[in-house]
This record gives sequence, C-alpha cells and structure tokens, in this order.
Amino acid sequence: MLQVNNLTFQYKKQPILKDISFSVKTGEHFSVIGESGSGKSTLLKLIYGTFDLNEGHIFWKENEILGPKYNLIIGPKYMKYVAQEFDLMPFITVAENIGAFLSNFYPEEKQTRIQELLDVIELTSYANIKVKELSGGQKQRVAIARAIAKQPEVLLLDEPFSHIDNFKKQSLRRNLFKYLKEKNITCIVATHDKDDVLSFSDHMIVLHEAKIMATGKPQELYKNPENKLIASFFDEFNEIENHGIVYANQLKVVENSNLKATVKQSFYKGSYYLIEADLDGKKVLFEHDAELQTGINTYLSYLK
Ligand SMILES: Nc1ncnc2c1ncn2[C@@H]1O[C@H](COP(=O)(O)OP(=O)(O)OP(=O)(O)O)[C@@H](O)[C@H]1O
Repeated sequence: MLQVNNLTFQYKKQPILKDISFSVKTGEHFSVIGESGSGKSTLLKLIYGTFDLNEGHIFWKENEILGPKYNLIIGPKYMKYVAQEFDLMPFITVAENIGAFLSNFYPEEKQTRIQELLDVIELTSYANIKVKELSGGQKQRVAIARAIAKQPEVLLLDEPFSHIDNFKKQSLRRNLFKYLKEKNITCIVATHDKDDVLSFSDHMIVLHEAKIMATGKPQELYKNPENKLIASFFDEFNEIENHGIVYANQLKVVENSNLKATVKQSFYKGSYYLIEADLDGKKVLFEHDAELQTGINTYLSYLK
C-alpha cells in the first residue's frame, strides 16, 4: 500500500499542497484530477521523491520515500514515473530504448519482453526506427513502454495520453490499463481526461486550492458531484432550481412539463445533439437524438 500522510509542500512561499492524506492499495488504479495548476504533477513528483516535503510522510509498504536531502539518486527502484516531458534517447531505436534497462543476460527473454511491450503500446512496426524520427505521441508511447519494461511495483503517469491522437488513444488506454491490472502494478494517474478515469480507476481524488476537495470511486463522484468543478470534469451540466446539478444527459424532451425551454443552438456530437436552450433567462444544455430548430419551445423532464 502507498500511504501519504499529512503531506504539505511549497516551492516558494505559497503552499501548493496542504495536509494531504490518502492511501492507494497494491494493484489499484488511482486517479488524481484537478484544474491546471492544482498540484497534480507536483504530487506525483513528491511521491517519486523528487523534492523534500515541508511536512508529512510518504510510505510504500514499510519503506519511507524520501527526497533529495536523503537520496543521491531520485526515484525508488520499485517505482517509475512518466513525466509530461519524456526523457528518451533520441539516437537509438524504439526497441533499444525500451530494452535499455533490461538485462542482456538472457538475450532471448529480452527480445520477447521488448516484443510484448511493443504490442502493449502498438508500435511493433516502429521497433527499428530511431526515436528522434518519431512524433510526440509516439515518443510518449515509448516512454510508457520503457517505464513498465522492468515491471515496477508502482507506476506514476502524468497525463499519459496527452500527445496521442484520438484514433489510437482509446485502444492504447485499454491495452495499458489492462496490462497494469494483470501484472498487479499500482498506478497513479494525473489526468484531465474523464476517459482515463471512468472506466479504469478504482479510486480518485480531486485537488483544489491545495487540498483534497473530494475522494471516492469515480461512479460515486460522477453520480453525486458535490459541486460544479467535479461535475464539469465529467460532462456538460446545468444548475437547475430544486434539482441542483443536472447533467445534460439527464434532461429529456417530453410532451409537457413545467420546464419550458426555447432552443438556441444544436451541436452535432455524433450519436446525439447537444442542445443549448433558454430556460427562464438561463442557459440550459440537454442531449437529444435529433437537431432542434432554433426558436422552438421544448419541455424538459429530469431523469434521475
Ligand atoms: N519548479 C517549480 N517552481 C515553482 N513553482 C512551481 C514549479 N513547478 C510547478 N510550480 C507551481 O506549482 C503549482 C502546481 O503546479 P503543477 O504542475 O503541480 O500543477 P498541475 O495540476 O499538474 O497542472 P497541469 O494540469 O497544468 O499540468 C502551479 O502554480 C505551478 O506554477
């Protein structure tokens, strides 16, 4: 288990994280979300031992993770950290980068392992290409493969798919997170993307103003978002009198109701339209299966 106890940290005068405590079970997939600048990357860096804490302690099992004051080499052996700016060796190939830290003692096993990792990141056909010739997204995938090559006990991922296009992102995400579960690798992901969280995370925390604003299973936080910040991470939403936060997908057009809205605009979303309408002078968003004409009146009902 990873245990973060009463962690406080500041780069300068202003605390970035204040009295943060949480734990992550072995093999768990744990997400850290929050607005830009809320301290997600800083938290991952602290877990990796990059800086000394101002207060508090971090433990992995019974080992305390300590910062540079106590360690010459940053980063415990059992942990890997994939930063937003990945640090690869540009003049050697993808396969060589992935294999760089694997033992040469059993060359056949090493090759099999490299193949397995190339499969996970879907870059088999790029095995012999030099890293300097890759795109940003491809480099990010190599950085992930390199981090899991020696099977760390804990993997820290900072915005792991931020450079990867939508064509690849979905399958890559499924591959990687399935692989980590199979190998029982504990993984902590800092992300802006609800798709990294909803289908994969066992637990999540929301950072806000240096504190943990909310914590729970993604399903719980999605169903009962305590505030607008949490709701906005997951989906388009409204604040409706007597109902509170209502996602756009919870409002349905009906024959008649006391929620009468005038359509302003329809946005095509593929499998549905997002409709912007006016409800008593306030903007309301709802999902509908067809485009609606601007200016018409609709009646809305709230689905729990
Ligand atoms: N090396 C540093 N020195 C001083 N301040 C820093 C340093 N790194 C980050 N900060 C500040 O700490 C705060 C948290 O930054 P951090 O990168 O942890 O946020 P984040 O939630 O990961 O943001 P993003 O989602 O944009 O990546 C920001 O206000 C940032 O300006």
